[in-house]
Amino acid sequence: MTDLSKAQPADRVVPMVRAEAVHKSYGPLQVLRGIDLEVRAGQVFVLVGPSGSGKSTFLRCVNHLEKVDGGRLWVDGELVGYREGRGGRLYELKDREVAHRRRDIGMVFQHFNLFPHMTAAQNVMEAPVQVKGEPRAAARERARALLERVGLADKADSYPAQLSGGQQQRVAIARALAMEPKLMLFDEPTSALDPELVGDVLDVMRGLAEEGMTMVVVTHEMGFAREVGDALVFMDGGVVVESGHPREVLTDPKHERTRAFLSKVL
Ligand SMILES: Nc1ncnc2c1ncn2[C@@H]1O[C@H](COP(=O)(O)OP(=O)(O)OP(=O)(O)O)[C@@H](O)[C@H]1O
Repeated sequence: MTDLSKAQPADRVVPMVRAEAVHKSYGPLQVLRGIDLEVRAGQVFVLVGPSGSGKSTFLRCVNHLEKVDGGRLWVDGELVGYREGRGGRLYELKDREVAHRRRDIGMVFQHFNLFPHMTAAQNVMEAPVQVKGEPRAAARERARALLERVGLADKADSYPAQLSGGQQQRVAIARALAMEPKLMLFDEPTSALDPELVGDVLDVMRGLAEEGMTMVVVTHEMGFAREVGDALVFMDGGVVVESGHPREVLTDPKHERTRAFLSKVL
């Protein structure tokens, strides 16, 4: 029998991410307290908010690094977590399904997380070889093409320690792209970079957006949000306070909390 509680509304295109009243706690700390949002395919979806508002936690739930403990979360049309009513049974994907579904999601972290003992090309080809079983020669060729795409054709044989932060972050983006993801998640990808290195990383992200990649981006780069974003959500205290087109929210915020936050970052 069909379990209607798991069904998404059938009357429109399935969104890439759909959250309905998503909750997540770490012990007594309630971090997500009812997140509702929808990311459509091809959108650049920007998440902003003060430190501790739950932005990273939400990304980690979408990427199956954390499990939601209330509400319902769908990723690419699949229900990945929900609880049946208050205090009810928790539904979650099995570990094997999680591993499979994580292949379709690329994640770029603030601190790059490259393997230090591998060259740029080896970092990029690692997952296709190890996870997908791609032949090494083909993976190496693709890694070089991806490094060229992020402007690092001449750095394929360099180790992370020989690269600037901005270059390392572009390797990290190439590495995520190597798995041919349907969705890319960026968690403050430029926050750890010297200001003069931020532009190159944002240019790569802008290129991906132009190619139609679906992206959820946690960032404090409001210029990028305004110029490239299709939708923006302001989160505070584990809830969505305000959402809309970036130009609207950034120019004419409706809520006092949004105004207070933007006055600090704009
Ligand atoms: N694994 C964890 N265990 C316990 N508490 C956690 C864990 N991860 C995050 N937290 C806490 O959850 C809250 C929200 O963290 P989160 O990283 O999601 O916020 P954020 O909005 O991304 O903040 P920032 O901009 O500083 O990264 C914080 O109070 C944080 O200390």
